[in-house]
Amino acid sequence: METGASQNMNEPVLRVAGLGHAVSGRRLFESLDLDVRACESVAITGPSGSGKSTLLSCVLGLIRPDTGAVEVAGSDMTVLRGAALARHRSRHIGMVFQFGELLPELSPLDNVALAALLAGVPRQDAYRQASALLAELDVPRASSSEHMSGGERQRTAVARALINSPALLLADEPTGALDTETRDRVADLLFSMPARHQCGLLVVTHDGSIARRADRTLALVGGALTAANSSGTGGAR
Ligand SMILES: Nc1ncnc2c1ncn2[C@@H]1O[C@H](COP(=O)(O)OP(=O)(O)OP(=O)(O)O)[C@@H](O)[C@H]1O
Repeated sequence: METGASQNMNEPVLRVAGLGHAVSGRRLFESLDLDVRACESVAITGPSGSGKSTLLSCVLGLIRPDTGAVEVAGSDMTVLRGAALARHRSRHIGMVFQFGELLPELSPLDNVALAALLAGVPRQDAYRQASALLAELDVPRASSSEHMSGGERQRTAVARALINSPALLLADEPTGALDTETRDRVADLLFSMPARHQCGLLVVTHDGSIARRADRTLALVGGALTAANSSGTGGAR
């Protein structure tokens, strides 16, 4: 599998520069900067409504910010349009949501392979890669995803997010719906991914025990990111 992040390990896989954005007349971001490198994990915490999910939407290119640049794997998501934007997103970004958000009528294998098929991977390769990832992430075989446990769903969602070897893995409250034991297992897995798959990981979470696992923890307060832990490397870069 080609690894998107391996092209130049010194360049950030995500570079947000001078981001400014207002929603309903309220300024959410003011000259916000953030770099995430390959093999690095960054957690973002912050009060409810501070704009964490909106920031992820800007990174995904789903929201076009008022000002600033959002480079993912070298291309500015604020400049790309239409099919080119969708292609860049599907090739270079994997996303894990709070509840897994799988298609329940499909098997875990189909859910994961589908993401590769949609990115244009030939069927046999898509299923071979999906099967290998699900085995790596210890997801049991099942004919549908409907009755899987929360942890199994999230591990499947992580596999789906990784299937196209993204440069950048995003997760929005990935353990928010899990009990403590399952949360810890999913978090162990998620935070092992940057080293195992040479991607950058950006996690939004309210859970301090999850945030502390990241190489750097940043707080989004008043429209800017600041280092939120003593082991942080001093800000968003
Ligand atoms: N499409 C929209 N229209 C109007 N307001 C919006 C829209 N999207 C987000 N907002 C507002 O922007 C602010 C930031 O929302 P966002 O979901 O990014 O916050 P958050 O930090 O992720 O919050 P939480 O931790 O509660 O999930 C909130 O006040 C929200 O109501």
